[in-house]
Amino acid sequence: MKLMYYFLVNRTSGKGRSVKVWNEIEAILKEKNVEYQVIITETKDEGLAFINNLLTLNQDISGIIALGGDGTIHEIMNRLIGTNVPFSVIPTGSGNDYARARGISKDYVKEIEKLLQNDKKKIDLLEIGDRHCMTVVGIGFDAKVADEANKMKWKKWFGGLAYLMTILKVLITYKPSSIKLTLNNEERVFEKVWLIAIANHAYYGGGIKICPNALSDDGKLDICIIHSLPKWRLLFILANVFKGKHVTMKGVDYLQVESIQVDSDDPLFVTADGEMMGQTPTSVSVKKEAFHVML
Ligand SMILES: Nc1ncnc2c1ncn2[C@@H]1O[C@H](COP(=O)(O)OP(=O)(O)OP(=O)(O)O)[C@@H](O)[C@H]1O
Repeated sequence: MKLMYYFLVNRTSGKGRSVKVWNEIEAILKEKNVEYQVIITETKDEGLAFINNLLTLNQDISGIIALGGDGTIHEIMNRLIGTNVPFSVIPTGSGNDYARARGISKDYVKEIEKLLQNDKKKIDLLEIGDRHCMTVVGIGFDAKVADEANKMKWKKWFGGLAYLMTILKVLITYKPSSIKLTLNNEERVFEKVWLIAIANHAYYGGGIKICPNALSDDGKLDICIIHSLPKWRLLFILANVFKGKHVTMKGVDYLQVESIQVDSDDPLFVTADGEMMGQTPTSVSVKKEAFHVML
């Protein structure tokens, strides 16, 4: 069968880097006589329309490859779930946590070589309401930080550092809350909870290794709960979280389950793949081998 690749380039991700990278990739594809089509999008609706069209035409699709960040991937994945179309990304966003966890580098020459070998596998996803998430669902302090960081005009210019600066800003006013978790079928109450991260891959927030043991092919959700700590100790934990060294520290619970329901007295922000999903109550479960990815 002839291979045919479809590239979706999000012009808005990573300070416009995606279009520059695309130009280089296009030259490589031409040199190698690879069959491809490309769309450069300004909005997520344009991207979705492109994919809808491909799926309706029932094309032979060897792979859809995004040039963008986690927000772009989130949209494409939510459209491709339920199909057997393989997906991959050349990371050109500001956070790129999905690519980081899957070992996809910014060396696009090397990554294109790998993609053209056409190896695939199925991975798990997180199911949250009627959406799906590839990386991490964040609830509480971290979601508030993501919300603030997304509003910041300067986010794109600081990359991962934008989250760090926003963390300090949110820390000044944020109040931890009491939360009831239903873990599989077991109820547990946690007091003074700062955040709950529910992970399919290890990273969020531009390189924060919140759930270092998360694997997207183990049929499990990895859950990190940070609670019952004064602010200064939270800062200490956050200083260790980039290397994933926080999990054994006091005030951190790390669990693995298949499903979780989160109820809180006050509504808390919820994000998935860094995109705002709404507020608690919320439930998340693992959807095993639900998504086809290129290796
Ligand atoms: N196909 C698309 N074209 C244009 N914009 C899109 C598309 N898909 C999603 N978006 C929106 O573009 C925004 C930015 O994209 P994305 O998140 O990929 O880049 P980023 O913010 O630079 O990277 P990251 O999320 O890794 O930090 C997202 O909030 C998303 O909603």
